[in-house]
Amino acid sequence: MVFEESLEYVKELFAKYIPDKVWELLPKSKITKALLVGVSAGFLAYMIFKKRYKLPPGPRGWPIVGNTILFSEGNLPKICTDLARKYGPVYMIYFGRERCVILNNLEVINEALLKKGAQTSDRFSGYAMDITLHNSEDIIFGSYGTGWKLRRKVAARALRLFMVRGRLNEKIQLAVSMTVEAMLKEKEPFDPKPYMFYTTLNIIAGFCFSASYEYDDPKYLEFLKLMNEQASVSSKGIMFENICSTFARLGIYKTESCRKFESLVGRILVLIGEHVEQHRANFKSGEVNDLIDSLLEAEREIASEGEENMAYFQPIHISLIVFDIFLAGNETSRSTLLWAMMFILGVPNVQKKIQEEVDSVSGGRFLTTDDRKHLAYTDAVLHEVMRLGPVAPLGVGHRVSCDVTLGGYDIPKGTMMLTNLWALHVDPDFWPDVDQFKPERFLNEDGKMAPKPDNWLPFSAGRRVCLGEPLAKAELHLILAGLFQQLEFAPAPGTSVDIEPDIKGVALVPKPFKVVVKKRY
Ligand code: HEM
Repeated sequence: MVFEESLEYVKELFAKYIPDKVWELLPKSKITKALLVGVSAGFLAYMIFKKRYKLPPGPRGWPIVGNTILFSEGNLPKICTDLARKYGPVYMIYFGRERCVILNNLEVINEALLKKGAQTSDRFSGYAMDITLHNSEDIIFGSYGTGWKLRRKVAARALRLFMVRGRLNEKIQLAVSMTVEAMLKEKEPFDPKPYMFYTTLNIIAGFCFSASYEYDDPKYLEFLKLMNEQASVSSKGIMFENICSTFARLGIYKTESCRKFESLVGRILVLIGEHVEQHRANFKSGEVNDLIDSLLEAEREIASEGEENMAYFQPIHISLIVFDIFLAGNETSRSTLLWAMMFILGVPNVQKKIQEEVDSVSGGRFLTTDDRKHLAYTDAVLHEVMRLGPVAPLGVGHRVSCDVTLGGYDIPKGTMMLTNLWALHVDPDFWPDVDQFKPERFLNEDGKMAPKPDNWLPFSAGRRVCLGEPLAKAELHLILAGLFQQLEFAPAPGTSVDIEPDIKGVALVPKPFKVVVKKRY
């Protein structure tokens, strides 16, 4: 009786959609009838009432792998930019089952990062980061929430202190002097790449844990090896486990890249953990010499405020924050310096102009960050290097935390979001002579730095903007000014430096080149 009444009710509800004749076809058995009606009604209700998304267009994907093959080799930012020509500035692709929206012009990147930052600032972390970084509870890969906010605030405070209390100048001067000394020992043409890392390592290790290394120090050599291997793993493209983690989580299969990544990150964390323990053993409140001291001080403050925030700031988080700053601070800066070296030696007169400017300001003394405003040409060179030499051309993957519209399309909750910053930097409608290296484009008529062009966004923007932007700009500027103040660089005799980048895996890198140096005075 109850079933008959229910059936009548369902018939009435769907009368608009299902003609009477269809109901006559139902089997006689009550159980089969009930099952059939239940399942069909459920399906129909789903189809009628389900949320309809107006998803962005995009290339057709393959079953299981989606569009991953499209991105497995070649110049990733260029592939993304080419796709934007076909599908428009907002399009959707699939890495396996992972849905990803790619944003390709200033309007929509600003809409996402600035106007709708509250909805778009979560992170895409992935299996490899989750497994190595304590469920991605660091800053870079951390979910957008209370823990991330607290850790970012504490690290930002330490960075500010490092910059304003003058230690930055001291560390950069020391690092540049050590690099100059080591380079001058080279008797043959040499690859400048390891020296770029040597310089940034001595600054970032100085900031993180007050360490500095000689050029033949086994610790420096170990960090160099780890960083090179890490860069090589990252350049291989999208890690399988980050788009399909089932096999890895079940312990059935892991790719070579994933295993290598885990062991590299594990080793760097062990080295950092040793520094944290040494600092903890000698820590005196009020005596803050570096990032670890600053984090230990913050740990005490947070504990003294009560239990509320302590879960977000455990001892492991100290190591993870130091890991982030150490990795992001070295990898990005050393790569930018190598691009800079390539452009400065590959484009006529750039080195000469830097040296003339530096000589006119310094009079032979050590430069400091206060000199930056008087070294506008050098600053413009750095800006042009960062325009063309992409360190994070697609930013770092975000994830939208709730349904949001971008560029007029619906982006469902959970979608990964990439910002094609490189597309802004090579937009021919914005930059005249877009492919040419022209630092002057950043200067005004008086030869001073002009306001930042809207389409120049190497550090991204909004709530997840690069935490190290102020440090990176000041540090890289002073390193370049300091190196070219003291040394004359030239390509190895009989060679020239090719400024056409190389494609290594999916990363864009300078082609290998060798240099010779001599002391200027
Ligand atoms: C040339 C130098 C650098 C470039 C081009 C660069 C670029 C970027 C970009 C594009 C992001 C992602 C922003 C987003 O998600 O929208 C980022 C994040 C980050 N960067 Fe940098 N970076 C540089 C140097 C540094 C340095 C020197 C440090 C540290 C001292 C640093 C620390 C970080 C951190 C901690 C994040 C994560 C921020 C968050 O998720 O809240 N970066 N960087």
